[in-house]
This record gives sequence, C-alpha cells and structure tokens, in this order.
Amino acid sequence: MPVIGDKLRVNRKVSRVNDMPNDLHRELRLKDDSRALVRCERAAAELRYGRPVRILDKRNGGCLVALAFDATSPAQYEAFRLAVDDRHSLFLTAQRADVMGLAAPNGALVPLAGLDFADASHLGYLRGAEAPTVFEAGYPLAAEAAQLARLALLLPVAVVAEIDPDDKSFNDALSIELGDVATANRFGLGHFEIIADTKVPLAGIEASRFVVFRGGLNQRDQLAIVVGELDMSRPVPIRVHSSCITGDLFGSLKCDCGDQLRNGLKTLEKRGGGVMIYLDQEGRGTGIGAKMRAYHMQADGFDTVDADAVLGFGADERRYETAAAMLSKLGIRRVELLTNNPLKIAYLRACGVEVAGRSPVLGTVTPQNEGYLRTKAKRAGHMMDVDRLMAGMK
Ligand SMILES: Nc1nc2c(ncn2[C@@H]2O[C@H](COP(=O)(O)OP(=O)(O)OP(=O)(O)O)[C@@H](O)[C@H]2O)c(=O)[nH]1
Ligand SMILES: [Zn+2]
Repeated sequence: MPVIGDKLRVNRKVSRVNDMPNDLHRELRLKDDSRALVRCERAAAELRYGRPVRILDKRNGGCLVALAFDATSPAQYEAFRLAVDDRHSLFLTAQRADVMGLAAPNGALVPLAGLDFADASHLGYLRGAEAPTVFEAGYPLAAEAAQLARLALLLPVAVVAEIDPDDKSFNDALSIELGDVATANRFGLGHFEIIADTKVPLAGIEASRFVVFRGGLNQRDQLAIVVGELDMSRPVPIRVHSSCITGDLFGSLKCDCGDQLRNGLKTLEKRGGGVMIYLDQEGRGTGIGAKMRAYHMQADGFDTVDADAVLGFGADERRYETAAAMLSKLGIRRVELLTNNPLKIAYLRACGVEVAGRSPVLGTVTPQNEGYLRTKAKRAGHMMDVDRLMAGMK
C-alpha cells in the first residue's frame, strides 16, 4: 500500500503551504460540517470532565446550559444548581421515561428544584426509581444535550437549564449548536484514510493483513482484518463485528461474541478471502461502562434490552457509516454478510452497502449466555434457533 508515499505527499503539501501563509490559513480553516464535528468533540470532552456546555438554538434564539449527569460530581451539581437559581431539570430519554412509567416519546424534563444529588441519581439512571409526579415533554435542545452525552460515551442523562443567550454566568463554557450532533454523526463517520496496511499472521490464518483507518468522529483509528485474497468479481464475504472486550478478548461466557469473531475469521479463510471490519462500538455503542452497569442488572434478571433501557439507551445504539466508509475505501461494493442480525443488514444497506447475501455466524450456547441469545432472537429478530443450536451440542 502507498502509505509511505501518501505521507511524503502530505509533507510536500505542508512545505508548499508554509511558503504561502495565506494558503496555510485556508488549509487550516474548518468547513461548516467539520466545525460542527469539532465543536461536538470538544464539548463532549468538557462533559466528561463534569463541565457545563451551552447549546444554542440560533434560529429561535434559545440557549440551554447542560451537564452530563453521569460525569458530574456532587460539588459540580451543586455549583450548577446555584448558578441557575434552582431552575434546573433532568432530561431523560424516551426509553428511560418509559421505564419510569412516563409517556414521553420525546423524552421527559423533570424539575430538580429542591432535589439533591442522590435524588437526581435515582431519577436519572438507578433502578426502581419512583415516577416523578411533575414533568414536561422533552424538546430538541434538551435532547441534543443527552445525545452529546451519549457521544461522549456517558449515559444519556442531562442536567439542563434554559438561560438567556447573553447570560454571562456560563461565559467560559463551550458552545454547540442545535443539530450539531446529527451533523457530526453524519459527517464524522464518512471520511477515512488508510494509515497502515501490515501483514499480521494469525493462528490458523497466516494470510491476514491489518488495515488501519484514520478519520471520523474523534479521529479514532478503526481496524479491518483482510484475510486471504479478495475476489471483487463476486460478493465479498464480510463480517462487521462490534467490539466486545469481555467476549472477544477474555472469553466471557455471557455472550457469543468471541466465538463469532473467531468463527467469522475461519469462515473468511475457508472462502478464500474476506474482511473482518472490527468496529470500536463496545456494548452495542454504549461503551464498556454502561455495558458493565447493564450486566449488573442482568445478574438480577433484567434482559439485555431492558437493562439498557433503564440506563436510557435504545435497543441498539450502533451506527454503520464507519463500516460502509471502510468498505468503500477498500474498493468493496457488493458483500455477503456474515451475521444473524437483520438490523445490521438493513443499516448497512441504508449506508449504501450492497448486501447480496448473508451467512450465519454462530457460537456455542453456554448456561451463562443462553438467555442473552434467546433475547437476541426474540427481541432483536436475530436469525438463530437457540433450541437447535443446543440440540446440536448434545
Ligand atoms: N449493551 C450491551 N451490549 C452487549 C451485551 N452483550 C454483548 N454486547 C455487545 O453487543 C455487540 C455484539 O456485536 P456483534 O457481534 O457485532 O453483533 P450482533 O448484533 O450480535 O449481530 P451478529 O452480526 O449476528 O453477531 C458488541 O458491541 C458487544 O459488546 C449486553 O448485554 N449489553
Ligand atoms: Zn460479547
């Protein structure tokens, strides 16, 4: 791959730009969409440190100041409460509101006046919280705050207060604009460069290369493992796998991910060639922290979907623009997808990938993962017959 060549080209460009200061400024200026992306990334970092962020509705002149409750300390909560004169509310997603018995399809805003940090925690994400008697329907600025928290891999629960856009008390808070998170998601996931393409022989699969992509949201590096030779004249066998640290790496018995990863690679090898796209989407896009909190509830009998809903998440928070962009960069248009998940097929198609066929990819049923597999089949429509799998094991 011409990675070193690419680097040289970039260096030549930089030195040319250095000779011409005006062009340098033009090169470094951000375009509108990437401005939204960078605003979101910076603001997400602020939220993770428990700092407030302003969300502006430029069209209607509104302004909301928000904290991600998940990353807020009691002291930060108290400072915020004082700064907004107790006019703060907790924004809960529609899923969390539903768990609490509130009919709020756009999410719910629960006034927090008089409630302390522990009360707010109960309302925000803990189990068995009593439904509040007073709440308002959510609105887009508040929902944007929760989406930004989600982007920061925090629970989608925001402490919010409306302020006058000219209010100076939050002057040093970073601002995003309404709609920025959607723009960031759209724009941020489609732009990739291959920065390395290196042979890494795997046990039993010696002909494999690790291709590293850079770009997208947070400029996070993403990985494709190319097995054997790709035959582009036919649909290319592809596994799009979301990371599961517990299963892929440590052999957790609670899911089938590790088996699917290894069986998927074996299948690609048997077919003579294919690609494993390994996406940085731990816990169906909720992050390892939320996934472990959800596991904690599963130990008490919640299934995987209900546990995620308690934390405010939808049944599947993943996105596949990244996978589509990686496939396109590899020159792959038509694929045979190794999956049991009908939604994954639908999402990839919606992102422009031509899914010409599907093959199942299965793992072993264990006493610890049986419930999880049944839930996948029952609630997410996975094409997998758990009883047959178990009968086959006997
Ligand atoms: N939130 C949450 N995520 C989980 C749980 N168990 C596994 N996961 C995540 O679920 C995802 C599974 O990803 P995949 O194997 O790509 O996809 P899939 O939806 O099972 O579909 P297949 O293509 O048929 O395997 C990974 O991101 C895991 O980390 C759980 O109990 N809760
Ligand atoms: Zn797993």
